[in-house]
Amino acid sequence: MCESKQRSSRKNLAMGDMEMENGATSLFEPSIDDDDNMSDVSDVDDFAKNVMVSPTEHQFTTLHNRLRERLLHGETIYEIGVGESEEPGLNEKDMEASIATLEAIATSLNAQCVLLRERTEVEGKVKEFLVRKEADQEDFMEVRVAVVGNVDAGKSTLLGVLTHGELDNGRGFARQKLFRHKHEMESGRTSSVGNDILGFDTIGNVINKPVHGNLDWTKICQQSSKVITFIDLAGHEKYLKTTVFGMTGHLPDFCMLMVGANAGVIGMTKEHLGLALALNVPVFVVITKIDMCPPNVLTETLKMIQRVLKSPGCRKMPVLVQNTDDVVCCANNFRSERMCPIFQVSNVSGENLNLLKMFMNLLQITVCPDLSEPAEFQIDSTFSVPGVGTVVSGTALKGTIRLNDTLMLGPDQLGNFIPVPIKSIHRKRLPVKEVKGGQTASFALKKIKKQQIRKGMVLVSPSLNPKACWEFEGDILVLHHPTTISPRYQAMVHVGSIRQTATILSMSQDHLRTGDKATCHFRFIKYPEYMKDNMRMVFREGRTKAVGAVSKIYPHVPIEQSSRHQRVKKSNQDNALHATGHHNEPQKASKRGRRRRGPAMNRGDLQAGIEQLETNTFEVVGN
Ligand SMILES: Nc1nc2c(ncn2[C@@H]2O[C@H](COP(=O)(O)OP(=O)(O)OP(=O)(O)O)[C@@H](O)[C@H]2O)c(=O)[nH]1
Repeated sequence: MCESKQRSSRKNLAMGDMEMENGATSLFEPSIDDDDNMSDVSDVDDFAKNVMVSPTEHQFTTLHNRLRERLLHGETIYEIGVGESEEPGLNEKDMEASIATLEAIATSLNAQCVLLRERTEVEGKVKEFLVRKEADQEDFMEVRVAVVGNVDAGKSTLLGVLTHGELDNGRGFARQKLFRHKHEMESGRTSSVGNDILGFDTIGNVINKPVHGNLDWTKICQQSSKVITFIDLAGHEKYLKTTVFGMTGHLPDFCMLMVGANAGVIGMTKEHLGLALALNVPVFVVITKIDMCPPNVLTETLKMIQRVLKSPGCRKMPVLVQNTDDVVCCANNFRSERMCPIFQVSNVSGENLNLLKMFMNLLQITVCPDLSEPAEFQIDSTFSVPGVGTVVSGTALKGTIRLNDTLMLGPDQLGNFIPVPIKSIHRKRLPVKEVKGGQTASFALKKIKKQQIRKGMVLVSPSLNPKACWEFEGDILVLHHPTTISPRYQAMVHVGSIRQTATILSMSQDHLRTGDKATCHFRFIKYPEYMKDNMRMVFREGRTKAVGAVSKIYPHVPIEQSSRHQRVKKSNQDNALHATGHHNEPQKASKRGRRRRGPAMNRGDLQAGIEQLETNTFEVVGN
């Protein structure tokens, strides 16, 4: 075969094989800059299965570059003993030499290799390794897993068992360590969004070691290369609002849907599954209580889960995880989002918990935010810490935020943003100097009162010149509504950590029923928010549910920023717009009161213009 042909066939093959049969990636996968590399390495067969047996200097460099690229996000899994257009498998000696090469490359990249599984093929062995970078004391990979499922499915218990390393007694022993409120202790029900962490070192050992029943988060983070954050959510319907907030505002990478073996798919199980699907969060299922469930009931539960997962609404591919081979295969293919691994565990006997832990260790985040973009951080909680001041926690969506950076905090009730310096940064209680996109963190803020901040506010780079919005358009699908939805309908909008009631001003159809799709024009009722196009949204009220994405933002221009002349002019323009239902200014009851009393109307100046504007807004919205 001529050289160029060989090159292109190799490339095509490699591209096609990217998702290999068992899902693992290998060093033979083409790197992003393969086009550039091709010319350098065309003289050597660096796609052969035995290239790592005794690589030339050139091949070693190529392999090194490829591995470095794959370790950009901290870890990778790939196979040794597989090449292009060759029977897989290496003899023992070649395998040993290849492993030595891999280890040498990994060491030079400050990473370690762990054998995950091996299989015997016609020509010998094929082995799969986890290669993970050593994290320094202040850094670790972070994966967020939302834990959902019906009441009593065993969510808090499983987290207690995983994070504290002690089995449950079947009567609520393990969950006691996780409850945050007295009423939760008493009722045994989770009511808030909880966070628990499970740390793994470079070779996949669990780091968590409770001292007198307590975990030292700082130590765990310092010693871990990878930290799983569990977002423990409430199973009871009355806390659904909080659970939806946990799923949208805490940006989970994965969703662990828990089902009690003896109870089956009941209560909120389908609701939570639907939420995860609507938000595009890959789901895996954990069936608990297999120790106390008769085999025929367990079989029924499994059948029911598989039926739900395969249904047209879900279109998932259920896979029962029964051994470590299944774990590696599922972890590799989980990024496809179609596969749904199912674990069957007991928190009391500990059965199969090792498989679940191994799966957690191998979970890899799929979307890695661009760190070179201007920083954006969404706030999901606020605290007042004695001696520190106001602390906000949330998730960095993009960019990198460093200590002493000044970010814009907002929007406030009027849609304004104010500059705020970052006094200190904590990641899982560990003081750090920076936080990157995709990571959660807490910031201590200077000269800001807790009352000035609410969930849904953001901290963003000044270069973004952030704008709030009162109004936006969303493309939605109504999952359930008992009758019909018409303009003026109000419900709670969840977008990221934003949670506020909004009114539908207009929509692309006259009425919406269950199953209908439409583009709706929304308006928040209390204050403007910071939003971006394409953010996933949930729109719900009682049993009414709609899901979709933000498709258009109407930026709000704070009145203080305009000149007097511009303000009067704008109010006139907007008044005209109001006649067509398009408007974008704040509504305030107090102003309406003044308008009703009348004197301002006679001023005929700026204030009157603004009040006129706001009154009209109010009338159009129909509140
Ligand atoms: N026998 C047995 N009991 C379990 C198992 N897992 C949990 N339990 C028990 O089931 C009960 C409910 O467990 P929880 O962890 O509180 O359930 P939950 O899903 O967190 O419930 P909410 O917080 O209300 O949503 C507790 O009494 C646990 O001890 C298990 O694997 N086997």
